[in-house]
Amino acid sequence: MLLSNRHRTDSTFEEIPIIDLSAVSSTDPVKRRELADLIRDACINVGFFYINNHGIPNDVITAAVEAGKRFFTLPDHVKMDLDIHKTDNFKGYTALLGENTDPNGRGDLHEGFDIGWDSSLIFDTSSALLSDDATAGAAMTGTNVWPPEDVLPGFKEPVLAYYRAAVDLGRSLFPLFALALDLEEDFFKEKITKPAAIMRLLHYPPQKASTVEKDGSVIGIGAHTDYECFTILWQDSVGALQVQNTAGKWIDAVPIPGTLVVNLGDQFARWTNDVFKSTLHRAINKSGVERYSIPLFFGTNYDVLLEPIPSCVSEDMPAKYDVITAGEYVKSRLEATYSHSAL
Ligand SMILES: O=C(O)CCC(=O)C(=O)O
Ligand SMILES: [Fe+2]
Repeated sequence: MLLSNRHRTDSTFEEIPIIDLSAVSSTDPVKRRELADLIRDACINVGFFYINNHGIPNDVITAAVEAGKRFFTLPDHVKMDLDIHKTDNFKGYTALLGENTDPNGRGDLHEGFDIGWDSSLIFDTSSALLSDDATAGAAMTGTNVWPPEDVLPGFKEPVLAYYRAAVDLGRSLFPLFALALDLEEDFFKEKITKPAAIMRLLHYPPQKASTVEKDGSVIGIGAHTDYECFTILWQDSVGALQVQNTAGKWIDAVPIPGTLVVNLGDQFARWTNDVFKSTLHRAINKSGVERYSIPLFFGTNYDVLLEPIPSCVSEDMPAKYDVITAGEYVKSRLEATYSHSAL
């Protein structure tokens, strides 16, 4: 029987499950299966879950967040020197309203700073990111841009330390996603040797609830699905993220201390013929204070074909999507998002 038919619940979700990730590195097959089962249910029914005991040390997170906050206080002209439109690989700064994630919106009320896999970085061999051959045919890889060290000292190191930790965490989730799909644990191994992994430092200024009610076309980030396999999101304690359930109701992804949020993106939806949900979400900061978050979008190698997995297609549920490479898919989505503010 199809995976989705075995595990889909009858009613839509009202809350987002919390999954304890303590067993992520366990070699005990029973524990791995149990964890994969929890992940599978969340992927099929919600598309979002919190993870706790994820293994990224608090001080690594805090240092990256503090670095991000300092970045956003830089004068506009310094930030605009790093404008994302000046690079051809989606790296650097996005100003307020520079992005329009929801095509029905008029621009997103956040500013951001994007980094990714940089061939000049020396990653140790335990990391997914090796230093050589990183740019082969991939629009999302290539050199990162950084603010000058004398303008913002001590910025790059903590940001990269969190990046590496989050990439390693993401890499450790793939075998569990494979198990969840009734595949061999190493199904994704060769497909994530040179992953697209863009990380964003995001800053959402507050906006008045009354303004949003009058005109919802400018919010923190417009309703969208993510483009890659999955996203690992750190969010502060302010709260703004909302997730749409299948009844169309927006459910708050309330910040839970010590957790990260994982949500699936379109690469997994395409691969699984929508058995794994790439769920619509948005952020509106009505708190009255500044909000910060850090998503890391984990995709596969550029050339991997997003072909439907056998357990997810049948005569009743034929393949919905044209087969396309993971890289081409993400690139086309990024181009559309940023064309809104092309120079
Ligand atoms: O900031 C958040 O909570 C969500 C960000 C997000 O959805 C994204 O960058 O794709
Ligand atoms: Fe998103």
